[in-house]
Amino acid sequence: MLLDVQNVTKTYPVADSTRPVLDGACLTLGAGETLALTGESGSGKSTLLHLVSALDGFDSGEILLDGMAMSPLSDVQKAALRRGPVALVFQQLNLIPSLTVLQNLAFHARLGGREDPRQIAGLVDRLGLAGLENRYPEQLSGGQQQRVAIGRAIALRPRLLLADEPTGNLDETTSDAVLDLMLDLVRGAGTALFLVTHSPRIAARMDRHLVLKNGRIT
Ligand SMILES: Nc1ncnc2c1ncn2[C@@H]1O[C@H](COP(=O)(O)OP(=O)(O)OP(=O)(O)O)[C@@H](O)[C@H]1O
Repeated sequence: MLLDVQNVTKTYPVADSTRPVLDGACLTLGAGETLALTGESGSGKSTLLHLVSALDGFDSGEILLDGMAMSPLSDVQKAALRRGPVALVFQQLNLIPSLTVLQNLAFHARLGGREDPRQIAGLVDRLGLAGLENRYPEQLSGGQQQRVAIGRAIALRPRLLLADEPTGNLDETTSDAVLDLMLDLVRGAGTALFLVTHSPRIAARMDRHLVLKNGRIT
């Protein structure tokens, strides 16, 4: 099992609410599998992705990645996780404005010591970014920026790609094209995909579809 979320509870420290956002959430994801998580706005989907990417801690339960428990990891180990086995694509793309397309694609992989210029050249082609390598993010369309963000994550050669509404700000046609590409890349690389979406259409494209409700996953 690549990812094993066991009975995870998470409450944010807010004065007027003690109801946990996650209240015994469980899910498993196998290597190379694709999974969609849907649920009402505010149900805790992004929270769960943040916990799985070790960007935030949980109150009880455990999250295992390849059998390794995440809660005992130090901050340094958690950061290393996000430069290696786990990669993220969020709606806020966080491309680096002062770096070109090519530099953005290589940046995280280089930090993680996993930069491979041949792989990056291949990604530029697969992502339809040929000819745009030396542009800066502000000189790209939304769909092109999204493809750079996906390429940057794939360049890490992660075992698990976490995506939070990765096509949320794109029109339907562009969104479909970007999703096709992402599925193609993860399936080709044997990478598992855990995708949060509001779109039943997108959820139906994944191997499995789970729903988060009242802090639990069904
Ligand atoms: N840092 C925080 N501090 C306090 N409360 C928070 C924090 N982050 C999220 N919440 C609350 O936790 C709940 C779950 O938020 P989350 O963003 O995980 O939901 P979501 O299902 O991803 O929603 P959406 O579909 O609207 O993006 C919401 O009620 C939100 O207000």
